[in-house]
Amino acid sequence: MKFLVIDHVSHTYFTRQSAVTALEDVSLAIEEGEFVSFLGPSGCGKTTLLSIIAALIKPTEGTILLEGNKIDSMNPSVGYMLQQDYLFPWKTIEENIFLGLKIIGIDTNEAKQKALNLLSEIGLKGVEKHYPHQLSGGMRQRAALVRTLAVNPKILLLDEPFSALDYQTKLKLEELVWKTLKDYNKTALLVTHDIGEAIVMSDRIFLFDARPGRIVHTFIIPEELRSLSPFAARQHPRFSELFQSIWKELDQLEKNR
Ligand SMILES: Nc1ncnc2c1ncn2[C@@H]1O[C@H](COP(=O)(O)OP(=O)(O)OP(=O)(O)O)[C@@H](O)[C@H]1O
Repeated sequence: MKFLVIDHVSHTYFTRQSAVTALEDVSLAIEEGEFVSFLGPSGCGKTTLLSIIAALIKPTEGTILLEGNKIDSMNPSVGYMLQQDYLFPWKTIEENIFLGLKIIGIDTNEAKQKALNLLSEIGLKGVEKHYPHQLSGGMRQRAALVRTLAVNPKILLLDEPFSALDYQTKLKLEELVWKTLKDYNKTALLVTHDIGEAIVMSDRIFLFDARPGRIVHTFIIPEELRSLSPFAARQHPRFSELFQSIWKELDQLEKNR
């Protein structure tokens, strides 16, 4: 059985004036532990698809199955991490993280200790009692990652989580997130505009076209890149080959609009 199945999903937004088909007949299946990315021109429905998987919106057509069960309401099995960290500014880092545990009713001492251990593993030991404004953007995103992972989701949805960071912090965080998700064998879906990031983080990349949003190509990342950490993968000759072919296809999609 496939871990996550997106089965003939279409979505149309109806407004007073118009109807916008954001997604048309999108189907794909993801294995447990796989890391996939969604790339495509602006408006191709990437965020809409993540919102459907998170059950924030209901698709006009189609279904999402996680381990064979239909996802149709918000569910702690699905963790969501966004461009902004959405930490509560009036709560400390550990209070923010524990709140997530409390909401789903698993704020046991054991779960709290695990979360604190994870915070320390990703280099945030000592900031437990700090408030978000006392941390850098990269540190806040790391805290947001811990909050997302603390509830032990089966799948993580990452919607441009590094795009608001400076380049160096972004590269470091890619490395850290990649390693943490591998260590915890988490399944992840990443939405990004960054071709390089998609190549070095993923096992597969789904390229979308817009109006309506649909998958036009699936790139399977070669094993020699997948076995390397993101930073090392960027130095590999296959990286630039793949970058160029994806770049050309994306450029063509933009020109055809
Ligand atoms: N709430 C909404 N009401 C009406 N139309 C919407 C709504 N949300 C998104 N859309 C439209 O649906 C289409 C897909 O939007 P979506 O945000 O999913 O694309 P995206 O690929 O994530 O875009 P970007 O890369 O710019 O973030 C766009 O044409 C957008 O204008």
